[in-house]
Amino acid sequence: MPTPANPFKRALAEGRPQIGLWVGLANPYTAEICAGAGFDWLLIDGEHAPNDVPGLLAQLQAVAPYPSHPIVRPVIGDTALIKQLLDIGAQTLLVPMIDTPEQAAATVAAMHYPPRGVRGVGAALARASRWGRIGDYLKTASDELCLLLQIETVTGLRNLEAIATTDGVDGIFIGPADLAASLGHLGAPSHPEVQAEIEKALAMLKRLGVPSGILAADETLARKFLAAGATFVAVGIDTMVLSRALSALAATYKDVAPPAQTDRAGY
Ligand SMILES: O=C(O)C(=O)C[C@H](O)[C@@H](O)CO
Repeated sequence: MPTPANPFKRALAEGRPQIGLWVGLANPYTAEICAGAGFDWLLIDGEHAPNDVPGLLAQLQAVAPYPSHPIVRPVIGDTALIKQLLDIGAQTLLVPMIDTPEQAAATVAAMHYPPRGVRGVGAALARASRWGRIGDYLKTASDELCLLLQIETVTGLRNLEAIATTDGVDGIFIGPADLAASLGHLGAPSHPEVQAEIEKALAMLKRLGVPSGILAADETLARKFLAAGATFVAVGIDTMVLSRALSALAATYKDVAPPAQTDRAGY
């Protein structure tokens, strides 16, 4: 049995746009519903959604039969947590709040076994190696791992080139909501200053040849970011789709307020 291929990593390397969905309902049942929708990737969120490692495992197992590639986001780029996520079989990680090239290098090290990195060896216990059934997992795992880092603060923007060109970084995700907050525009990712910084960052990443990604639940913005060179773009969030649709349905029959118009550039 070979190490599973990572089609998402190949698509990034080949510059093929990848349309994704943020998955935050934190259960395998709705994760599988999302996996059948036709997105190229699903972001299974362990930062803001109430997910723990067993819950993330169940969602990875639920979406495994579908073409949508699961990307797991840890709450932080902790070496031990990254080890656990790779061992349960995540092949692509999106690590939030990266501000410096030193953080980027440490996160790369957490992804790989020695001598390249510091990932602890426990393949016999790991779904990733299919509990030892993938005989050469220790040798081949790295080739199919994909590391995406989030730039979402003023400091991160300042260090963008150094972070993006760190060996072992496969892509950069711009976090519009946290970037807006860091720029002093909390809750307003559509603010012109935030949008200008996002556009500058996407332009730099395009010039560097580093795949970029972002989240935009607004179609006009999502298409603008794709046109600006973003490769992996999340175009919605399962929790928001559900909450807004249910509120709108209730408002159709009951005298209740329709869903609030939130800023759909990010959250
Ligand atoms: O800062 C951001 O924007 C992100 O990192 C995405 C957020 O976590 C959130 O928008 C997902 O709901």
